[in-house]
Amino acid sequence: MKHYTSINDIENINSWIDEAKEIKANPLANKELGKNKTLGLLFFNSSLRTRLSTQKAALNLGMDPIVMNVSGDAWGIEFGDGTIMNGNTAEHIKEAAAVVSQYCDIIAVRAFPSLTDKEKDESEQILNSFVKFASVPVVSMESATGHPLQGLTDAITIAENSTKKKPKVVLSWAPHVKALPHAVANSFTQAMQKMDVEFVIANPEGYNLNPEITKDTPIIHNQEEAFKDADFVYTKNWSSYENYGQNLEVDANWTITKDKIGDAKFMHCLPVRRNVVVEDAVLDSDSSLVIEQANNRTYAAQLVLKKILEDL
Ligand SMILES: NCCC[C@H](NC(=O)CCC(=O)O)C(=O)O
Ligand SMILES: NC(=O)OP(=O)(O)O
Repeated sequence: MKHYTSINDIENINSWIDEAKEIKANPLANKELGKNKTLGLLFFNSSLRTRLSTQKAALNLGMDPIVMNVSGDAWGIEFGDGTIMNGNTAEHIKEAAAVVSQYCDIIAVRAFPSLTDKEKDESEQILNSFVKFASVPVVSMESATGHPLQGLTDAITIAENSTKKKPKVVLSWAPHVKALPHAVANSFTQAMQKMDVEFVIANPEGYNLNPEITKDTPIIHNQEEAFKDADFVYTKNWSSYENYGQNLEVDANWTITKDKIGDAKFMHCLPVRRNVVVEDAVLDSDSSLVIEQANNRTYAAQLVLKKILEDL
């Protein structure tokens, strides 16, 4: 594999899940594969899990990770083509990506959307510019429209915790104080569409995700109806896609409670706002898989890095 920027880069999710389980059972088995190879992690936004689990994955493979917070610490990067750079940006992505490629064998990038300009966000300017101007493979650590390391993690976690051949999985919108990206929900949706699960999305009117992502996945505007017989309830807030980046008024209460989910397993990518997105009683119960998901981030990242290293 050259780059990992989307769930679409997974050619066979079931074989990837099997391989991730093998890595989890024996994480240091490929300690020689990444020897003398450098992974550069570039963060345009905050992170706890991705920052640490991706470094941990690199270390497990014998790689040397180096990390940079781009926003604030690096020179402001210009992405425009042909721009007269007489403003605040000091260097162009053409040089920046080429220079980082001199130091790194793989570059991982986190770059969230603006949530103000749909067309610009969907162009994935930052991630795609790295793909275009870097001379080494690029991994998304959450971009404007996707979080494929998280989606892969979630697929692994569901496979590990499923007691049925075809479990029912619900992706449910939940409230938040801020306007958040669609990336996690998009990648989770794409991952579930590749798996043998009964998958439905529950969200209020006005919060339908990009139809090019949801395709024929059923979208239900009644949370109670969607949760019926659910085995997994994956929760995430996202801002409106139709009224791009807006937080709309919502009639019903969409916070996840123990009463609502019953015996279903609870999943969330974290960080999560307690008692806004989900009540304490769920997060603090045995039904919550959130810490196991965070653990699996390491093995998902390790699988992706392994596949790239094997093809270097
Ligand atoms: N990487 C996991 C989620 C990242 C981001 N969440 C956030 O920005 C939460 C911020 C807050 O709760 O203030 C998102 O939704 O895409
Ligand atoms: N789930 C996740 O990506 O967490 P971070 O934003 O902390 O990396």
